[in-house]
Amino acid sequence: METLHFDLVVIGFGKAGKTLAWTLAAQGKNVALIEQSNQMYGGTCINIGCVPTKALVHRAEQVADSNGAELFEEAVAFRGKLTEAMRAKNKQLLVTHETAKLIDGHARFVSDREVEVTAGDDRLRVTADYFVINTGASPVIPEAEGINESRRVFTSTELQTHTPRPQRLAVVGGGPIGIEFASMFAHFGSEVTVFNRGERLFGSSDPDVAEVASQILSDAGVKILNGVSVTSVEDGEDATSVGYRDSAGEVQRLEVDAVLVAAGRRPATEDLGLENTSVKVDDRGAIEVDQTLHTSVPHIFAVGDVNGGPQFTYISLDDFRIVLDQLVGEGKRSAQDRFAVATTTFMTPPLSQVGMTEQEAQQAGKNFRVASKPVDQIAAMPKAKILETPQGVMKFVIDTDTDQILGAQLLVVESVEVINLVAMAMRAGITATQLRNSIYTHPSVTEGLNEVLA
Ligand SMILES: Cc1cc2nc3c(=O)[nH]c(=O)nc-3n(C[C@H](O)[C@H](O)[C@H](O)COP(=O)(O)OP(=O)(O)OC[C@H]3O[C@@H](n4cnc5c(N)ncnc54)[C@H](O)[C@@H]3O)c2cc1C
Ligand SMILES: NC(=O)c1ccc[n+]([C@@H]2O[C@H](COP(=O)([O-])OP(=O)(O)OC[C@H]3O[C@@H](n4cnc5c(N)ncnc54)[C@H](O)[C@@H]3O)[C@@H](O)[C@H]2O)c1
Repeated sequence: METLHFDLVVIGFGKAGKTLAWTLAAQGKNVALIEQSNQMYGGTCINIGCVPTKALVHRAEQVADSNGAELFEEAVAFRGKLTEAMRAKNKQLLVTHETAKLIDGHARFVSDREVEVTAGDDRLRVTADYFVINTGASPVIPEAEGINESRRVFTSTELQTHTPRPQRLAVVGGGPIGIEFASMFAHFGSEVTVFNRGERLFGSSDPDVAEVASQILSDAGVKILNGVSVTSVEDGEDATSVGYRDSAGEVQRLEVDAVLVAAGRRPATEDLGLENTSVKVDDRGAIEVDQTLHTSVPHIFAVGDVNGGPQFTYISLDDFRIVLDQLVGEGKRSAQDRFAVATTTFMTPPLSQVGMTEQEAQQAGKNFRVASKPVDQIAAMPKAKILETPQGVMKFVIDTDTDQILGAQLLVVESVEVINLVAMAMRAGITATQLRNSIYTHPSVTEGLNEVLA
């Protein structure tokens, strides 16, 4: 069997790994990137995650009344073209470098120093000075009778290309994937029911913000069942019956055309051969890393979803920065120095959040004030009305001792952009008064800061 040696071998075409591979290749290092599927060049985000789903959300927001089913099919075609172009671009960004090699196949460690790559009957061994594991995560299928046998149970990957779109959709899980898909399919005209285990949705937001967000979902036609657990899934000829225990403990049933499983994603460490190495894996299947993303084997790093950190593309990108700094930089960056990392849940309008909630500020014993306003009452921000999305609320938690922003929950159109400004202000120590008194372009959603922070 042939054995090749590289300065660096990246396993998985994820955000951190690909960026590291082409950055180091541009510096003349011999780099190999191993990817098991040519439909995943560029990784989860561009093929089955952030990008294609946001393309669908965008199209869902254009739906007028009765044309949802038709527009869904067009949106799926649009999504397909977009991901195909991005896959090709990602491949090119790597192979354009003479010292970079893209290896198609499934990688398994045979020792701390050696990986075997399998593609059909072909086998190849690779050794490297450094390995970077960037294999991502895969959907968790919750335990429920019949769930693995059903023909109408889908993961987010499967449902985003499944046509025609389901008329009746059950969503199991109320996290970012569940909410995003529930909102999107409701806009495409599906009758959506969310099965949420928790007492309320949006558990990481304050109850007042969560209530507004839940109401917006309800107004879009999403039925929310809180405090329930799905116990069975049974296929009939034309529909599937979802059995669940309601909040009173009673077993109920609901007939649907499709079930989306959105109950979390588990780090992809199965079948990586880690049992042949000294790399430690925790009880959730995540690779254990330190703050500089070293595994328990010094020349092996783990980046992105597989290391058990927050599952976001921009965190994977930041993992890249840390490992690059370890390999060819000053070794100063670490996961510990991350501050004010924002998140967005892509419902319509999106809910973007950074820092502390009011509840968290209370628990931390801060002296603080709350500045909050429903979007339709923010007179100085006509943009939401122009975009015909006047729903939501903008809420800030401000330290009264320092005038620093402690946190923000922005449930407003275009909040995915504005939250980055707020997060930057928090990182740079810009005060609430400075943010309030800044000159912003008009009409923009950023202008909301002029009024809400008053
Ligand atoms: C539906 C959905 C929507 C999302 N939306 C957002 C969003 O809006 N914003 C956001 O920030 N995040 C979002 N995420 C999360 C985000 O996509 C991930 O956190 C991000 O892609 C991180 O990926 P990664 O770097 O860990 O690796 P990935 O991009 O997951 O790449 C891992 C790669 O490794 C390959 N691989 C696995 N095992 C092997 C092996 N043994 N050998 C060879 N190759 C292997 C896989 O095929 C895959 O291509 C979303 C996720 C999903 C599923
Ligand atoms: N906008 C974004 O940035 C974005 C979008 C999509 C996904 N992601 C990332 O992808 C990851 C996966 O997303 P997700 O929404 O699948 O996972 P999640 O872990 O965030 O949420 C899963 C939800 O399902 C619930 N759940 C689990 N088992 C259940 C069961 N048996 N019955 C009912 N509910 C159950 C959990 O309580 C939880 O609320 C997340 O960590 C997220 O960071 C990010």
